[in-house]
Amino acid sequence: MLKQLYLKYKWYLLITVPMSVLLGMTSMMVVAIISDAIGNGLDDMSFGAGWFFSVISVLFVLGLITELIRSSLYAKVIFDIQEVMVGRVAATPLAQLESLGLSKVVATLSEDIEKAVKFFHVLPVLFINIAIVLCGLAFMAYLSPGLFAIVCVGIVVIGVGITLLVLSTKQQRVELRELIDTMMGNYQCLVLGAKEMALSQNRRRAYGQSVLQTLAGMRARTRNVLSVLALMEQWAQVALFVILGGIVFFSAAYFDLTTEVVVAFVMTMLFMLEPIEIIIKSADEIVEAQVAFEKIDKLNLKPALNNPFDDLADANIGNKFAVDGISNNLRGEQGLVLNNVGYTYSKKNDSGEQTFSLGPIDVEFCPGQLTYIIGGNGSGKSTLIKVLSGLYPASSGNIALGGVSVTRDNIVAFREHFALISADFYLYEQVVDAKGDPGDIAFVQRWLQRFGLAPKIKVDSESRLSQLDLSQGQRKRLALLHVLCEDKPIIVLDEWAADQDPVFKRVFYEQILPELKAKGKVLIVITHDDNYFHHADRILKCEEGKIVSWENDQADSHHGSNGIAKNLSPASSEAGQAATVI
Ligand SMILES: Nc1ncnc2c1ncn2[C@@H]1O[C@H](COP(=O)(O)OP(=O)(O)OP(=O)(O)O)[C@@H](O)[C@H]1O
Repeated sequence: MLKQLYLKYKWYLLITVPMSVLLGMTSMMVVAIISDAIGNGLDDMSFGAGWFFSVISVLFVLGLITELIRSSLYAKVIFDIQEVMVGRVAATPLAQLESLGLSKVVATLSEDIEKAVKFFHVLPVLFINIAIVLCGLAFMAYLSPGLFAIVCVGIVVIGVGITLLVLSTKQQRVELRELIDTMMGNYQCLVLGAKEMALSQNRRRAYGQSVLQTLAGMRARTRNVLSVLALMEQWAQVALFVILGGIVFFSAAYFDLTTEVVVAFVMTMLFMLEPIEIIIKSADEIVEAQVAFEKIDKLNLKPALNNPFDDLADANIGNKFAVDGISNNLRGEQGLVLNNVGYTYSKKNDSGEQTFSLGPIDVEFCPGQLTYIIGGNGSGKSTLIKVLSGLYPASSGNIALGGVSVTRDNIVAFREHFALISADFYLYEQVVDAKGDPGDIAFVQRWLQRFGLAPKIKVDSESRLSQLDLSQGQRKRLALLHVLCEDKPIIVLDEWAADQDPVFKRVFYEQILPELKAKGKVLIVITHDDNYFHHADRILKCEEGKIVSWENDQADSHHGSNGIAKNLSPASSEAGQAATVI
């Protein structure tokens, strides 16, 4: 990213180099004129006054131009870097984001970006002040090459000392940065775990201990870094005064210099004190920015696409799935086919083994078919639906839709065919239709009515819902409203009905799902509601990441021909429904 930003703004940075040299030279001219005027006697104060004020004016103009370039660069970079980072997070696969965790991503988006941007703010300042110091040294070389050589040695020693001290803080900064991630996790826990903590003082104490431990670690490292910086600043300052004292008290004895030359040396040295101090501070900020850039790199986010917020607009992404026409049903007879599909989480346990593997899975989902996926906790149901919908890229096998195989090039268009309500769904305020336009208000109101939410929630002219602070069951109804309005051909619901009351559960299984089925949707529903199993056309059971045969007394006579899934014919489904009603 640093390279990308550098290439984009290299002219801004490069122009500050000649500007810095000009500024440095002009500043030195001011010192030279003053020391010359003093050397020529203070009786005639008019000496060089014209020159002095002309040079000051040039200094003002140059300084202003440089500052304007610097602030303009900073204003551009600070927002560009955020755009790049948001684009990179958006381009990073879901599985990678999940394994990084929210706290790490948020810490990088807030903490690292701010520090990384400083690099571009500090770099021009560093150039300018290095230029001033170099011009000061050049002026010293002109005044007395011998004394200049000694001052140079002193400044090199100071420079090496500063560099070593500043670099010695890097490890502490890296550790501090890791603790910031932990602290972000603590903040997350503070808000999301507020209920549990309010009900348990033990939990609250344990949380407090963990926070205090993290803060103690942060405090210790911050103190160490600041101590080294204080040592560095003090040492540099004293070393500079030692050089200054050496010039004043010993130079005349060893170098046969006139008072004017010594005065000019001292003035130049005094003039260089502030730039040197700024260089020291910049070195500190550059190391901090380096740690931030390294942390950003460590997340290994994918490079942002050309159009980070519209993957389909990216020229590299083939559009074999005709996304424009997906609004209602899948074309042709072939549905969603999984052939020998497998997926393995990259996370490993303590003994170095993979935590969970799905597959191989062979199954087909057809338009107008209602499939239930059942299975115990941790059996792989949610993983399966993430793989079949393209959210996790299959590690092996082939997925095809309407006869077209899913590849890296067309996976974005493939995913557009799915509407999913997962266990940890995010509820958006605006309801949109198949084209991404605000949903039809009459449609939204009709469904709010049907979901029993009409009195509570209003819809504005842009189809925005007036409130989302609702019970979990009500929020899920709103999520379903989004899915219905989007009108995608494949609908995947992960234990949607688990939070619904018995009355609405019945509405869902006996009215809404059949309506969607009649519209020709591919319906994939994860459920544990065995009271409604007879409504399914087919039931797939997950066990340890595989689809296994499903046995149930109630429907033993309906075994699927492949022995894997049970296919319930419409007739048997109706019979089952009747039995449930009775
Ligand atoms: N983000 C993840 N990283 C690594 N492993 C994971 C991750 N999510 C799930 N797993 C592993 O995959 C297994 C299956 O999880 P999955 O969520 O698919 O189960 P499930 O059948 O949906 O369970 P439940 O009924 O409890 O929702 C888990 O036992 C876990 O070991």
